[in-house]
Formats: sequence, C-alpha cells, structure tokens
Amino acid sequence: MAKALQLPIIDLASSDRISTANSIRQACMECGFFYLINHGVDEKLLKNVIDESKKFFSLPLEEKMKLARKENRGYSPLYAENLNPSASSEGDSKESFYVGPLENISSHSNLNQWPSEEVLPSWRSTMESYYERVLAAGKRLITLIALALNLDEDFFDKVGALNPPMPFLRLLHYPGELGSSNEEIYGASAHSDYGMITLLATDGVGGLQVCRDKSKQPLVWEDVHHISGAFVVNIGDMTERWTNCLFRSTLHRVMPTGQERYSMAFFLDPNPDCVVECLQSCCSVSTPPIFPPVRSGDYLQERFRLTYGS
Ligand SMILES: O=C(O)CCC(=O)C(=O)O
Ligand SMILES: [Fe+2]
Repeated sequence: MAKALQLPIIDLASSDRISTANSIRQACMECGFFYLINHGVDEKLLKNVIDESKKFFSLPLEEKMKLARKENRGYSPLYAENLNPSASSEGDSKESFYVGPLENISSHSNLNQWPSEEVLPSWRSTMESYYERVLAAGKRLITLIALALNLDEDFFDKVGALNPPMPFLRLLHYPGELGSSNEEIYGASAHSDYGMITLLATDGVGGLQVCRDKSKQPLVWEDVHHISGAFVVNIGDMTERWTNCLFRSTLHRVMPTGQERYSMAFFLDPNPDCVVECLQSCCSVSTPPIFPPVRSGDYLQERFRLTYGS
C-alpha cells in the first residue's frame, strides 16, 4: 500500500483572506493539491449527485450510448479514454459523462446532452444545481489564487478567463474489477489535468494517488485520503503555464482497488479566447517563460485530441 499524503486543508469561508491566500500559495508550490472545506456545496447535494450518477451508469449500455460523447458532452464508455497513451495501449477502466457550460459561450450553442426525463426525472436539475454551486465555489477560490500570486483578486476576470469560464463537470464510474490481463489496467492512468483548477468529490472509496516528483525514478505514489464533505482541489496545466511552474500541476492517477467507485471532477477552465501567458511576476531575465502564450481553446482541443484520439 502506498503512503498517505497529508494535504493542507483550505477553508474557503475563512475571514482571514490573506492568511488563506498564503496557505494556498504554499500548497500550490509544494504539491499542487489541497483539500477545500466550507465551500458552500452541502453534503446532501453531493449525495444526491452520487445517487443520480449511479442511476445513470446502471442503465443498459444501449441507453447510455444514445448520449454518446459529442463535442465533449455526454457519455464515454469503459476503455474509451486513455490518459497516458505512452504507458498503456488499453484504455482506462472507467466510464464517464460530461456536462459542459450550461449557458451558451461565444459561438458555441448549448451542446449538452441529458438523459430523458421519463427515464431519470430529477437527473438534469440535480446536475445543473451541482454545476452552479461548484462553479460559484471555484470562482471564489480563483480570487484567492490570484491573491496567492500577489495579483488583484479580480485578475483572472480581467484577463478574460472567467467571462465566462468554460467549466466541465465529469461524472466518473470505476467498476472496480481487477483485470486479469498481464497489462496493468488503471482506473485513470497517470496524468495531469489540462485546465485552471479541478474540484473533485468522491463517494469515499479510495484509489486516488499523487506523484509529487515526476522527475524522480522510480515514481513515488502517495494515497490521497477522503475527507467527508471536502473537495480535493488540484492545479491544472494552464495555471502551471501562467505561473511558469511556480504552481504545480501534479501527476495523479486512480488505482483499481477491487471496489466500485464514483467521483465527480469539476474542471474550471478559462474562456476559450483567453490567452494564457506567463505572469510578469513569475519570470525574470534569469527565469524566462518556459511556455509560449497559448489560446486556451486551442490548448484544450489539442489535449482532448491526444486523450481520445479524435
Ligand atoms: O476520480 C478521481 O478521483 C480522479 C479523476 C481525475 O483525475 C480526472 O478525471 O481528471
Ligand atoms: Fe485528473
């Protein structure tokens, strides 16, 4: 069994914003992962989302395939996704369902797909209210991340990242069976997240692991334990690019444990037209920008293409 990681706990409701921002800075520099508590999404809603998610994934495959993923919205079956194509030719042992922005963004019309109300009557309203609540928490957290970088708290608004943002909610189901093939099958193979920040909730079943130093061989993986009601937040690659690797987008994966598992990952990503470029405060003559500026929409599209092979 891997060693358990002690992640810092950030209180989103704390009135001492400067001290909270300092704790976030330290957490993002050291590990890129932390727990978030008092985030305003109540446990009853979290439980409802897990229950509704279970109902969807329990439907017959042909029912789920009616909502097959298009434009990154809808259902993606077992083994359809490979987060680490260089390590394994098999896909990951998980099925997922994506919900994109609830409102139209620029030229994108609303492309979300929903199960029929006859089959799952309260499904859409539960997912929509969860989406709105996590988005509100995420936006509050982003103001603290700006403070943590010694920026104005509305910095990410001003650079166009949040007006409006491009968040995706992904419901995940790991069936939990341990594969019999020789090749190692992961729930989710090793990856970093692509966007700005991710807010993750789970049903409490373990399996999530973090590798704090991807340059050290062999890689050391540590378990992330569940704290009831808390989100696990991690920094994504775009924040790593903004901060010139000061804030770390850390490798993580989900190991099969033999137990079925449900989780919900909320990827709070910038508006597709936002240009992500190294912050002035994170570079100097001796530490020039590592990455060139990139339009968020182009970057995400390329990452999705590599993951799904489409
Ligand atoms: O299910 C989990 O615990 C993590 C999922 C994840 O890392 C992802 O979807 O990017
Ligand atoms: Fe992830």
